[in-house]
Amino acid sequence: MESILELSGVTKSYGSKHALRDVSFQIQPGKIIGLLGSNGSGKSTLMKIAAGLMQPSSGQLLVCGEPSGPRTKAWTSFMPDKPLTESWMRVKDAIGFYQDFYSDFDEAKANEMLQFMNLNPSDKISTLSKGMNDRMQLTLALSRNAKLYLLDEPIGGVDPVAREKILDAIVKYYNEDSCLVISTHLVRDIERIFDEVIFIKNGNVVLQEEVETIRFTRGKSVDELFKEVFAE
Ligand SMILES: Nc1ncnc2c1ncn2[C@@H]1O[C@H](COP(=O)(O)OP(=O)(O)OP(=O)(O)O)[C@@H](O)[C@H]1O
Repeated sequence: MESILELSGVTKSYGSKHALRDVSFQIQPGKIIGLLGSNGSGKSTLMKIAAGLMQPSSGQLLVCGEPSGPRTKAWTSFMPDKPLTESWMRVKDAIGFYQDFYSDFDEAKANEMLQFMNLNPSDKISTLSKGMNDRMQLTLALSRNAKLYLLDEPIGGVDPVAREKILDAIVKYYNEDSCLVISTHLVRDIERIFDEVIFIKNGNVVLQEEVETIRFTRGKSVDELFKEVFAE
């Protein structure tokens, strides 16, 4: 089966600072992947490179077998850790903006998600709380029929009760032929939806494993393993 995302020897430096070191992995369709690491481990850098928004210093990136470029960007739906929408917009303007911009945008799915997320189309984005803004950005990202979804810290601002609802939305609305990568350090709250996890530490991938293997072979939760690997 062709990988949805393949990185080979990807390195990224900011001046003398190495944010990613020789990162290689492949991910297959139909999976929800947790990209897990502590603060400053390189998650956002990796997500931006996978989204085609930043060039690696060296190494190669393939999306559905093709090198990063306009076609692979069109297949990729990215939710960055900072909103892409403009503050003057209302929720409905943001939906219209995405609809104009992305040919794979599914308006019916967006309207269903807005209701599920309790978002009002006439609300101004600048008046939304951090958690409601996260719901808005997630609605925009998941309403595209993409091959690769990249969600950078999608529930950082969402309160613990609403988190469950958002996780249900992610599982319900993502397209199962695609692959979804979620970067986070909120491991315990999200691990139930992961099929596989990648641990990134100081810019190095230190583990890629099926969650079932972690639970049944190692006899641990992902959170327990994460705490062991990332103990300071
Ligand atoms: N524009 C930049 N210039 C210089 N250094 C940077 C820049 N962006 C990130 N870094 C450094 O690269 C490393 C990786 O940062 P990155 O933001 O990718 O980590 P992260 O895992 O997403 O962190 P967090 O969980 O805190 O958001 C960090 O040491 C960070 O300080």
